[in-house]
Amino acid sequence: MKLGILGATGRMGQAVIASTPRYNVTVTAAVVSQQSNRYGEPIRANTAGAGVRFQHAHELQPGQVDVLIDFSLPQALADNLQLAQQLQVPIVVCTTGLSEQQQHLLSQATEQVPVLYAANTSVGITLLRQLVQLTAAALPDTDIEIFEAHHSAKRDGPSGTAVVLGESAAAGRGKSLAELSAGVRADGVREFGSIGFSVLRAADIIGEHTVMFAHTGERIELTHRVSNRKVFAQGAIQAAQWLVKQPNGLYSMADMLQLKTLLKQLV
Ligand SMILES: NC(=O)C1=CN([C@@H]2O[C@H](COP(=O)(O)OP(=O)(O)OC[C@H]3O[C@@H](n4cnc5c(N)ncnc54)[C@H](OP(=O)(O)O)[C@@H]3O)[C@@H](O)[C@H]2O)C=CC1
Ligand SMILES: O=C(O)C1=N[C@H](C(=O)O)C[C@H](O)C1
Repeated sequence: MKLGILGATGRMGQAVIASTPRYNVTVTAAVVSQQSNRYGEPIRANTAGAGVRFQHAHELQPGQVDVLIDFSLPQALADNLQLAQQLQVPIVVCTTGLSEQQQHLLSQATEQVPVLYAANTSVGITLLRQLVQLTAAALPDTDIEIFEAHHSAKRDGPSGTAVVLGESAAAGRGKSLAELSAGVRADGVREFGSIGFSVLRAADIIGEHTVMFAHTGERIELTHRVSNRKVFAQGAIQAAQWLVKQPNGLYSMADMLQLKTLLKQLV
């Protein structure tokens, strides 16, 4: 499979390039922004695709890639979706902090190409979302609080993962997150039934999320911690391998892992 990476010089772009030898995947395009100072440099850690250099999106040729993975930034989303449509290839979008307008662009693009959107490409978070929904439904009187911690260079908050965990918790209560979210409480006051968020940024923390369900006298905490970015990179590559076989439409990691089918068999 010929893979194109958008945001190729970034923390995640580099992790994806480093992870490809484990799969039957060759990086044939490594895209950088117009402002990038890495343009024209050879990419490293891609044995099969030796000779590939960082290039600009408009230089990509038809047939150069079978699929794109986007680990750039939300401000590049419109251009990246346009590129996928122009090349007629599927795209796995992994950026977080998307505006409503950007989410609308994602839906529009699914009419032309297959799109998989994942705020978190780890298998663990995909499973955790199901557990959170189940726990929120099973314990309707508990207070729900979501905590996340990331590295100091992260630009958005609460993280995309914290937001989707909040959506799963709200779904368990039969509501939308917009109805239940208290956001990051500035006044510290809790309203019964609301879902609050706490954000920590420090040093090189890769990604930690805890959803707390609290009753007076007891609490459950569901936690996921990532200590290596290859967890996200491998999930994104597996998603790309799956997406190239799908028709146009909007997909999630849960679709890729067939998690709902699996859970129905278990519960
Ligand atoms: N879904 C998931 O599992 C995960 C998602 N993420 C998300 O992925 C995104 C990237 O994270 P991370 O790798 O840490 O971030 P980085 O800042 O390390 O990398 C982003 C890269 O995007 C490139 N870029 C910046 N502006 C543009 C632009 N306008 N057009 C194209 N490229 C641009 C930059 O490189 P250059 O200018 O050289 O091109 C930069 O290196 C974030 O939104 C993050 O939240 C992160 C981890 C896991
Ligand atoms: O920016 C990051 O680093 C991460 N971003 C994603 C998010 O916002 O949820 C996923 C992961 O936690 C790392």
